[in-house]
Amino acid sequence: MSAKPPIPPSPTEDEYLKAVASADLPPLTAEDPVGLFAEWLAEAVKSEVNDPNAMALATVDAGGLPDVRMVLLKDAGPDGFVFYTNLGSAKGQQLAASGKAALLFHWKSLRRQVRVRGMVTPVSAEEADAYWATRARPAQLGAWASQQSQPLPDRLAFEKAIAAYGVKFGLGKAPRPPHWSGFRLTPSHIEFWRDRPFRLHERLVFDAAPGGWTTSRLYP
Ligand SMILES: Cc1cc2nc3c(=O)[nH]c(=O)nc-3n(C[C@H](O)[C@H](O)[C@H](O)COP(=O)(O)O)c2cc1C
Ligand SMILES: Cc1ncc(COP(=O)(O)O)c(C=O)c1O
Repeated sequence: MSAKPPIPPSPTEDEYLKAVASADLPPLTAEDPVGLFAEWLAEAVKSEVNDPNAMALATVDAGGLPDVRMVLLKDAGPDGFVFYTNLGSAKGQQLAASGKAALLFHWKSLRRQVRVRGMVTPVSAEEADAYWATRARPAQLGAWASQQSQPLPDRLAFEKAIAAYGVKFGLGKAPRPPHWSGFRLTPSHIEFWRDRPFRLHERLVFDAAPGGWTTSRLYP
């Protein structure tokens, strides 16, 4: 029999009461979700142990079954949230087919989450080239050799393929592979969530409206 996984219990009332003292914050308010996201990410950059720009990317497959995995946010602004991947991967195919996705940032050190939903479009070749050029050469060669999400018969075959691309491109720059680029999720809905004691959390929602955003609050 395998051991039971060590699931932590719900906090006790005493544990919550200790948190109440440090939870005396002004209510969460903002006019502009893009600015608030930038503020929260800046705080996460300081407090997270690694990858503060990591986010779960949710998609649906052809049968409507949800799928989810982590990716790194590489640009964010009024136009949306950008990430890069292999276009032939499971996520690449799902994004191309549905044009829809959701993102989730969870910053454990801050006890905050941000949820984003919207339509997804490919970034331009110029934008992808500019980001590609910032990646380390071994990571570039790996992207050439990786048939992401396809079965890998053996690790050695992958390493040989990476070495072969290294020889192919010599000392020059490795160009961006045709199967590697980025997507931009244009948000129609963004929710900021902040932890409060006893699970009485704050939720601030922004919905895209002509010329701006409408805001609302949700029960926790
Ligand atoms: C923190 C973290 C960041 C990641 N960032 C990316 C990324 O930016 N792009 C990417 O293609 N895969 C990234 N991955 C790997 C993906 O989670 C996933 O394993 C891979 O893209 C294949 O997903 P798919 O089969 O659903 O397409 C990351 C994984 C982790 C844990
Ligand atoms: C397979 C893969 N592609 C792309 C990325 C994006 O990050 P970077 O462009 O910094 O390598 C990651 C990050 O973990 C990754 O695992």
